[in-house]
Amino acid sequence: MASLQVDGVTVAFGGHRALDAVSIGAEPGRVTGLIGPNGAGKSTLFDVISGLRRPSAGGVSLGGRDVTRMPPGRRARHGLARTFQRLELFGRLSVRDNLLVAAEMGPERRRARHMVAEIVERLGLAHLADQPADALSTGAGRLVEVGRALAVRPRYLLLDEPAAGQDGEETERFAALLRSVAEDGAAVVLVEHDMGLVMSVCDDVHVLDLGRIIASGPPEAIQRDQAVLSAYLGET
Ligand SMILES: Nc1ncnc2c1ncn2[C@@H]1O[C@H](COP(=O)(O)OP(=O)(O)OP(=O)(O)O)[C@@H](O)[C@H]1O
Repeated sequence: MASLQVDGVTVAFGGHRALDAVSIGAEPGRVTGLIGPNGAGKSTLFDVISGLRRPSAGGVSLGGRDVTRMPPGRRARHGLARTFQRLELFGRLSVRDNLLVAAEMGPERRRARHMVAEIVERLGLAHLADQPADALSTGAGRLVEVGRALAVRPRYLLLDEPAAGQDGEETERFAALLRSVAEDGAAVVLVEHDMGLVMSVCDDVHVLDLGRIIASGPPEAIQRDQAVLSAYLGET
């Protein structure tokens, strides 16, 4: 099966293990949540999956192919796309042109304009399409980031806190969008602090705490898991 697999990944910053023998999987057609308190290691794990950071042990494979030593650009050509916690948009370009730049780097560059029109519609961004990215609210900016990731037709989609800054209505629309991206066949991995969104949209959830996976399973089981509740108690 064309899944994303992380096996025994360890990353240390000096003497501090940000990730300690972490293993998780994400399957096509499913939304997989990756949650954990602040500093648990979620973004570091995304950096390892996307090739921005080399683990000191363990590996990553995409569709059965070991990509641990592959640079980020080549992973992208294997169908991996990612959004970042901070916005990475071209501020002076319009929403449409931000999407176009991404679409023209993807596998369907000849259909780029058509695809951008589809994404604008799908994300409910038609009324903002000609606005410069600088003028957007944080929530709308994050939606455009997701749109840019979708423009390369990803098989594996990593989303780092995509719903931060969205209002209730935007988050609801976003949940439906995530489901539809998974239904189109992508393996979606979602890092998110909005537990309502995580629990309603994810098929599977992995919980990181202090660099270790402390629980994996369906949302209903995760919400009742004692180790998970204890990890979050310190935070809230
Ligand atoms: N470049 C770095 N140098 C040193 N320590 C780092 C570096 N990046 C992350 N860390 C540390 O690694 C640990 C994991 O950080 P990471 O950002 O992956 O957590 P996170 O779960 O994404 O947190 P948050 O939810 O706050 O974004 C933290 O203790 C952090 O301070």
